[in-house]
Amino acid sequence: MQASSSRSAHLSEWQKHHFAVTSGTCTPGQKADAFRAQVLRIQYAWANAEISQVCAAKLFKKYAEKYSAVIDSDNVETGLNNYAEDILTLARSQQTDSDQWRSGLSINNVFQMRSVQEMMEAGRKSRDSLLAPAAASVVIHRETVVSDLPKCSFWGTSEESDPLTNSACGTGGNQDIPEGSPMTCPRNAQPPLVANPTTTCPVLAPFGASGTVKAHAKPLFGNVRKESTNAPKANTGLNVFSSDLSCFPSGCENPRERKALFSYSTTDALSTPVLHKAASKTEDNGQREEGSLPAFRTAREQLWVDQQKKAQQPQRAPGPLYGGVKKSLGAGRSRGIFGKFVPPVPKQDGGDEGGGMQCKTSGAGPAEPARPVDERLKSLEPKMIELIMNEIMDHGPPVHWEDIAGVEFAKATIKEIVVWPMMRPDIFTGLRGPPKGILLFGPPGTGKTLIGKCIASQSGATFFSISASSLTSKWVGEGEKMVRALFAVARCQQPAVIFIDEIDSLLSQRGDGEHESSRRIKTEFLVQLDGAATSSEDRILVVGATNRPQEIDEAARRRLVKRLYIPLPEASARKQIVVNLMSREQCCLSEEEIDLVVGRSDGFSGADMTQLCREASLGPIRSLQAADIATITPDQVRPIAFSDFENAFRTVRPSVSPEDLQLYENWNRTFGCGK
Ligand SMILES: Nc1ncnc2c1ncn2[C@@H]1O[C@H](COP(=O)(O)OP(=O)(O)OP(=O)(O)O)[C@@H](O)[C@H]1O
Ligand SMILES: [Mg+2]
Repeated sequence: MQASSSRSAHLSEWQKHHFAVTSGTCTPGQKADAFRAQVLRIQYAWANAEISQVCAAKLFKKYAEKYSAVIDSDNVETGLNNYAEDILTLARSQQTDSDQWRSGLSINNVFQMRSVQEMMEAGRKSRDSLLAPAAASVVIHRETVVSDLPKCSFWGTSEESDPLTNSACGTGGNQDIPEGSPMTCPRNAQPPLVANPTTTCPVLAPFGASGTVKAHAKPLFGNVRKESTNAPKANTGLNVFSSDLSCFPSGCENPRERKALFSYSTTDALSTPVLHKAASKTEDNGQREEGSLPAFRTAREQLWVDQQKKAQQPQRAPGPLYGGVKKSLGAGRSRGIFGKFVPPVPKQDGGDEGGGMQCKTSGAGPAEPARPVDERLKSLEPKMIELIMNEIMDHGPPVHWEDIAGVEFAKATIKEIVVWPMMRPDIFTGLRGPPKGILLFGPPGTGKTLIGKCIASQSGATFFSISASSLTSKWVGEGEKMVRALFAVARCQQPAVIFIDEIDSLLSQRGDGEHESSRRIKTEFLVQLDGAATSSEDRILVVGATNRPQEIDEAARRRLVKRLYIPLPEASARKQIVVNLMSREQCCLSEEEIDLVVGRSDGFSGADMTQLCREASLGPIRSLQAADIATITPDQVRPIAFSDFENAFRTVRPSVSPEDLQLYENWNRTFGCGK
């Protein structure tokens, strides 16, 4: 009986309003108010489990559209010409274009309306009668099926458990909303003030949620705020009414947009499973988790949210970290100045003592979080550090000592200076401490850079390879800072080897014509080299390579204490190069023929020998008919013969002149450290 009295209160209220609106006697303002009131009632009814979600969605859509049509229409007879710009305008119930019209409806006065009071009273009675005495907390049954239109399920249960479904909505449970009928399935009202957010009570699980929840209701549409913030709890008691704007998605700037939004938010949003979660996901203190809210967002809002999320995401993973350990600036293959960022801090969990790393492996996973920047690097520009860390020397096959033909003395010395001290720093102390600077000098193409690569592969130290010319030309005006940054990063990555190819262009003699910036770079370099040399803890080795040693400034020369001559390869070295290279090809050279080749190549550099072998290897191809090249298989190409070398000698000549050679010999005698 009480349920039916509640229903009748609803029905009479809805019908009265429907009549008032459709009677034609209402002003546009009254109509807008009436529709607005309907929207609020729908929310109220849904939130109190009086109507099913589908029913609520349908009704909400209908009345929201009607409301929009009235306030947006520019027909003075029927509309208010009130194109609301955004949700705030609606919330304030103000016109955008004109301040003439202001809705008299607010949450407060809706509840103060006598008819609403009656409904609430009826609902309270009905509710009291339906609640079992012990039902302070009940498990809500899962709604079986959310069927199409308006299924008037009550308490969110299946129809069998719905005490009113059959009587109110017909036995079928599904019933179309007749056009013009304001509310098909009114349910007994629940007074909003009864709700106590902290009291668990049986609630509607309109989306099929199962469980005990403490929040009575949630906004049907639109944004949801945390209850604790600005929600006028005292007025309403239900967060569904915490804001009278919650029923309207924001950002609707014209009726068409509104319609689209409403149609989305009512049909799709209501049926989305996300809402199911959100309906039951309420924190113990009655506040909703923001992340669980199914709030509607405009595209602009969504974009903003996405951007915020992106900004919070951890930065993209650095590339190989502390691994590979070969880093070059300019000398190696460039990977672009803004390539992978590798934080310049030593690995904390491995490696050796003192922050250095004896053998650094590519240990960092792609999702490794940013590491704290070393104190010593804080004064440096991050861009510079990034550059230094990212320009990694080529990942080509490692170079072994055996790959370098000849230069036995230089190799032995380098092993002594670089490799062993790295292996046994405890033995190489005091006077035995390794020098901090080495200069490899000699004619072009004799393997100086090759030795640098070999040090990189074999020493196990962090290897920075920088072309001096890139310091002076590539980073104009920045070279000085770059030198400072390079040494700072190397200090953080000890033991480290800084290989500076073409060091003459960095440390050339100071002269009148010298550019100011190169002078500053050189000065900075010398300062850094001094620092590395004087600090006994620093395990930084600078290896310079040049084919113009005579141009090196005397101050720099002094600091590069070990000056090793890399001469033209001797006969045995030349033979080794030929044998090495020919062993990878099909070749039919006899021992004698190889010796003949070696004999005839006196004065050739290692690079010249390589070029000679390349030329000779093309001999068998050149002997083919042009037509055969398209069809011949690799096995059918004849082996490289002595005649091919003879032909190659006609085009490949030594690149180093005897006069130049004499200069190197002289310089070596004067400044070199060889025997
Ligand atoms: N001692 C050597 N053993 C084997 N190959 C060598 C040797 N010297 C030079 N080469 C060959 O010559 C090529 C060029 O050598 P590299 O670049 O090391 O010369 P460089 O001394 O650095 O010359 P530059 O002074 O012009 O820079 C190497 O890639 C290698 O193929
Ligand atoms: Mg070189």
